[in-house]
Amino acid sequence: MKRLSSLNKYFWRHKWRLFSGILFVTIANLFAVIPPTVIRTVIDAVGEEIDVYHLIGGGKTQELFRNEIFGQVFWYGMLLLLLAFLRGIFMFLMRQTIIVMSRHIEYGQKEEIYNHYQQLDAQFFKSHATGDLMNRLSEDVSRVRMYTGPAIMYAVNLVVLTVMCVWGMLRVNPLLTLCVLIPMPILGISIYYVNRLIYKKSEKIQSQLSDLTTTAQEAFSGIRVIKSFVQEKNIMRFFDAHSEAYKHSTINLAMTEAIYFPAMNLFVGLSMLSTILVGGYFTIIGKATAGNIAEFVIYINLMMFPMFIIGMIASTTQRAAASQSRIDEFLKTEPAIKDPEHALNPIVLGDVAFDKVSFTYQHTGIQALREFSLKLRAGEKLIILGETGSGKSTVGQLLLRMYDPQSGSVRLDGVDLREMDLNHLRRNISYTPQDALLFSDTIFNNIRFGRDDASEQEVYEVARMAHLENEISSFADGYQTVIGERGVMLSGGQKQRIVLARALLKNSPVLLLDECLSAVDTQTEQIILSNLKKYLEDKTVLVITHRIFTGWNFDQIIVMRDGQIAEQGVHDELMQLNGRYAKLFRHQTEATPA
Ligand SMILES: Nc1ncnc2c1ncn2[C@@H]1O[C@H](COP(=O)(O)OP(=O)(O)OP(=O)(O)O)[C@@H](O)[C@H]1O
Repeated sequence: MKRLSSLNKYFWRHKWRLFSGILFVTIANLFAVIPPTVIRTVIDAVGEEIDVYHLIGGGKTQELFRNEIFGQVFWYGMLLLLLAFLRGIFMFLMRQTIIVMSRHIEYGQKEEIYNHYQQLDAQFFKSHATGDLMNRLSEDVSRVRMYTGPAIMYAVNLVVLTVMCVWGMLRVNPLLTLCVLIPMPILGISIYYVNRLIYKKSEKIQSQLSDLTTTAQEAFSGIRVIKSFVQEKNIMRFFDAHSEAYKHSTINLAMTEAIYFPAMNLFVGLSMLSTILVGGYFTIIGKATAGNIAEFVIYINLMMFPMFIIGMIASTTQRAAASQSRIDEFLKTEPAIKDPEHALNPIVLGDVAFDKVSFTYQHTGIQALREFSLKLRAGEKLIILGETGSGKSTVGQLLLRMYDPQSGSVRLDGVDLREMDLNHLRRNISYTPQDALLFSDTIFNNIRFGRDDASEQEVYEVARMAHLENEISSFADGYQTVIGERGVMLSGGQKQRIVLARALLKNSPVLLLDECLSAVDTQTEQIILSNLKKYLEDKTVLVITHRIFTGWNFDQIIVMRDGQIAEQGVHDELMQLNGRYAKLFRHQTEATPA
């Protein structure tokens, strides 16, 4: 199938596993089709010898003959046991090669997808839902694995076993073979369609179950909102509706299966019956033996299992093809932000310049910056103020090259960011994002995320600067306290300070602080700002905030409005201008004297 052709590179990579898997399937099946001939031989031989046994009519000779028959049956039995044992060994090897291959492919695919995720730009993540991205990595890859593993294994098994059984039967009696095989295609086709129906119903159930889980999950995480708005009954009704639909579908599926499995058994029984009837007739007219009937019954039995899974193979392949197309489509997405061909890696001192930068978020069409210009020399401190949505954070996003401007340029030490190595650029900027994101890990590791080769002492030092020491030591496990779902829940201000400590640890020449202390009380803020003064002396600092940091002298102050600079200067100039900054400053200092 063309849609699955992109898996060829993986099959090629694991070709030895695949080829040996096919070989093991063939050998395992060989040991499955030999027993019917052994059984035929033993039945026919014993049948003949029993006739002779009765003719002998008693005495020592008859006893010896009886022992010989028992001996024969015993050794044939041993042979059957040996064949079953050998078949088991090769079935084990077949699984160990093909299923293991599918696990390796699954791992390779996950790695490829995850790697690609990491290359993609912020725009991509904004325009795709997280659930959708997770599905590619988990559900789609699992569906493809069901094809590369079980579906391929059973398909090879089906072909090899059918060919061997039919060949085995034809060798014995072509006419009898034809008679017993006539119902097989009808059986195969009906199994295929019923299985497809079952799969469709199962798919529907799966999606209903996922709806049900999402509803429950949202209700649990939003339980405080639900309770405070007294919406329990409404949410219950909503949950009930999903639950009812799910129940209805599962009952419906149970009904289909309840009819399907007995019907299949009946069909198998009828096939056996027809084999015995037709075989019996052939035996009576001397064209077959009793052993042949037993042999054919076993062949038919052997062919039933692969027949039963024709539908499963078909639907697994179809689902895998759909999933693989989704994966391919995603892997073809080129990152909008990538390294230039000859990327520069200059030593960064910290001169930042925005030159007539205009920027519009493509997927919403919102213009966030209009001809925005700024010049900041290494070591200077800048504060960007402005009403919400005025474009402050966008300035930071462009400096980190999360997006490229549509016009104008952003430069670091005179080098256009588009010419710079992306990792090098980001390594030289310490950033605290507005939404303080922490990982479900210890406080220590969350801070050390900023620089993984930092020593313990360095971690403690940045925690001290972020005024975290006391709180951390009040936790029973101190720095080893686990944050997250099952760990300690932190306050907004504590989270922000851990994120700040992480950025300080990175120790880059440029520091970009986006609302890094908005959830911290003014007294703690003052302590942190005074702790940082020395540390930040030679660093370029851009502070994006709604609240003026009154303890610091900024080299430049910018007030933004509608993507443009509304006011710009130093404190005294802006106080004289008596505009928005002056108003904000007065309002803040009157409320909280500095
Ligand atoms: N990822 C995004 N995708 C689309 N539009 C965005 C995105 N981020 C911001 N915007 C829009 O761009 C404009 C500027 O947003 P920005 O976040 O830069 O403002 P801000 O001044 O930092 O606001 P706040 O003080 O609330 O953080 C806003 O109108 C916002 O809706």
